[in-house]
Amino acid sequence: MSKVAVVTGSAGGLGKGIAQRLAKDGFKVVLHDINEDLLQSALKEFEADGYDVLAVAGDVSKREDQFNLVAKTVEKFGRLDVFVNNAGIDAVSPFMEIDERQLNKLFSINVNGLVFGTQAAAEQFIKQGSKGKVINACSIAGHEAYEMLSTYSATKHAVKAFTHAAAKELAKHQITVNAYCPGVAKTQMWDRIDEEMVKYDDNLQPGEAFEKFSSAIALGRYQTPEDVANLVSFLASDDADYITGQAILTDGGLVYR
Ligand SMILES: NC(=O)c1ccc[n+]([C@@H]2O[C@H](COP(=O)([O-])OP(=O)(O)OC[C@H]3O[C@@H](n4cnc5c(N)ncnc54)[C@H](O)[C@@H]3O)[C@@H](O)[C@H]2O)c1
Ligand SMILES: CC(=O)[C@H](C)O
Repeated sequence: MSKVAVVTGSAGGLGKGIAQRLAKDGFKVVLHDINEDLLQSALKEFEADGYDVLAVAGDVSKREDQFNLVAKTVEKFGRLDVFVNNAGIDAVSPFMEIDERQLNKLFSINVNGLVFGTQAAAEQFIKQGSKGKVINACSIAGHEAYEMLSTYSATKHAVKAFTHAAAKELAKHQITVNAYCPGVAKTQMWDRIDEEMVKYDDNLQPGEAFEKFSSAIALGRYQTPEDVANLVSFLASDDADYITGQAILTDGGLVYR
């Protein structure tokens, strides 16, 4: 029997790389994104590669969308085994310019979305009476806090806290909750961060904020979606059954904990 994995925010970036790897690992995969056009092209790609896949559009910050995502998954594939809370957004601004809108938007997607996704997945795991795995997108910014990325860093610290607390509460159901903490990957998220950081610093040319962050990586190169997917693949596997409540760094040597 094939296992079933949901990856939120998987029409592009790290989420797509994770979904591709889980499909290669033999999971039936549910793609999910708020961007419907991108989601449809990702779906076509996965189908062309011969994978058994479903696409569900939705907004992680809406609780009902997250429960609908799990319901659609079970309707199509009959079960759920792994839920990857990957979707997340960034914001760049000096601390003194953080406003209500930025705080509400980032927390509603990066934190509320992850809580609702975990609840929807856990409800299904308990109904099935099976073990289950929740895997959350944290970041180096969940271990450190970065200038110009205050709100983003705060949301990722909250991700780490919810990973710890949910792991403790859900362990009695054989549900594990862990997080992957990437470093610096060249996705659209970093394209946006670079563009914004450059606007705030006259000494930076386009691309230089990204270069500055990646130049500190001990292994000497920025991260690929495959690097991140390697860790998520392990966390989704039976080999990780005895690991829970961990926020594991995969950053090429940038933050040491
Ligand atoms: N790129 C990095 O260097 C990096 C580093 C550490 C952690 N992360 C984390 O990894 C995750 C993925 O990052 P990425 O770089 O691939 O980002 P990305 O912006 O490239 O892709 C994110 C995807 O999520 C989707 N999305 C955004 N809001 C959504 C919502 N409300 N509901 C559903 N889908 C939504 C987007 O449409 C997009 O397809 C994020 O949680 C991010 O914080 C990224
Ligand atoms: C985007 C991200 O989480 C780090 C700061 O690269």
